[in-house]
Amino acid sequence: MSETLRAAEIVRVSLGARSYDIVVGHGALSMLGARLAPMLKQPRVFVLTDETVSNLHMGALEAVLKPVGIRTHVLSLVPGERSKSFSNLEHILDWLLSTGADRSDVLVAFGGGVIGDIAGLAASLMKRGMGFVQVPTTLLSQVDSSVGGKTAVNTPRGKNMIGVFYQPRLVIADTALLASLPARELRAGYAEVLKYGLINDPAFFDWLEGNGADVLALKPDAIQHAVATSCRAKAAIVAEDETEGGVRALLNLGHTFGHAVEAANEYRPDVLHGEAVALGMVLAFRYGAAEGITAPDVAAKVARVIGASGLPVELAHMPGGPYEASQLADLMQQDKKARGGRVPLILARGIGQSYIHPDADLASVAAFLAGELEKA
Ligand SMILES: NC(=O)c1ccc[n+]([C@@H]2O[C@H](COP(=O)([O-])OP(=O)(O)OC[C@H]3O[C@@H](n4cnc5c(N)ncnc54)[C@H](O)[C@@H]3O)[C@@H](O)[C@H]2O)c1
Ligand SMILES: O=C(O)C(=O)C[C@@H](O)[C@H](O)[C@H](O)COP(=O)(O)O
Ligand SMILES: [Zn+2]
Repeated sequence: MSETLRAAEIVRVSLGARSYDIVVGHGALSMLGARLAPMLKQPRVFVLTDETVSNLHMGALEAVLKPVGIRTHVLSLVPGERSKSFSNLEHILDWLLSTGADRSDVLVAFGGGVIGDIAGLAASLMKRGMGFVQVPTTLLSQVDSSVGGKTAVNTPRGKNMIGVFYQPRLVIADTALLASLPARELRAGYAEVLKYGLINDPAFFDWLEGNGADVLALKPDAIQHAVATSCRAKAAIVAEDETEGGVRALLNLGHTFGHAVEAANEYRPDVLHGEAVALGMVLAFRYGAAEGITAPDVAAKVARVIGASGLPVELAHMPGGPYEASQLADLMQQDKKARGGRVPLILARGIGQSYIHPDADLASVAAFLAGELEKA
């Protein structure tokens, strides 16, 4: 990894007293020590990571903290979605208590979205709130999960069902860390990048259609543009609606379908979150077409572009299947956006024209899913 910082971009998340910076750049990790030091009362941080990230990158993290005299206490979890559990939450809190962390300490999430989501929840609960900093190491976590303060653990009854909004004080997104990420994980993160184009930025979607291969090849200019543009898009929505009373629900495009698949598959690693979201976005556009909301050729184009990057676009071929339409529809009803038994779905009138459809008819969704499952 290059030690030099290459044209870092700072994206501000404007939330009044809880505002913070996202530092995006190749080598941005080198800025962590200087940014952390003023936050600390004692020269130490607590680091939650997973075993893979620890083996690959803990040396680099410690190397940037040592020169400014910051010591680390490290806890590594088993990698993967199943670690985002109640039992691990208890384990993390017990570790923080047993190592004497107090409210003035900072918990650094060093890993992907699994680590970031559970670390944020632990930080919010620890003595009713300790400091929290995100150092995301996957594409998905750099463009999405490290920003905006959604924290959670999963339960068998649904994805991210237990959590709070708790903002980090800083996000350092070092794109150099992505060099060690497996191609499948890069693609999964790329699904959430495509999401921003589909929500409200058709020019970005067009750019991704032409430059997606360069993003996935981690060409420096392309990856930086993709990460920074995604962070700016998310920061703007979060600043407008921190706790998902309205417009933030757009960030859930593809997720009501996708989360149902993840839960039905019991969070097994053969379906990654980004893969479920990729499929979910295609299903949202196709369902829109079935309901006369989305032009069929637009839905077909979305499936073609998503599929061209190697992401799944067919429920019938999804690992972990065969899925049942009624089970998926039941899981969709558990969605956190549901109010009084009504489930909003994020649908789209076109590329970059997503909107909150307030009251989806789950019987018609189940019939639509049954049709998707019958495809050869
Ligand atoms: N809070 C939010 O707003 C938000 C947004 C999107 C997704 N999420 C959540 O994020 C999670 C998915 O995040 P993810 O895709 O980052 O998964 P992840 O955290 O499981 O990481 C994916 C895999 O990549 C490995 N890895 C991480 N960094 C690496 C690196 N630099 N080099 C090599 N391997 C590396 C990990 O060990 C893991 O095996 C899901 O739980 C999802 O619900 C949350
Ligand atoms: O930040 C948000 O808001 C999002 O919806 C981002 C999603 O990509 C992310 O997967 C989020 O965790 C889903 O939220 P949930 O509330 O449906 O669990
Ligand atoms: Zn997501």
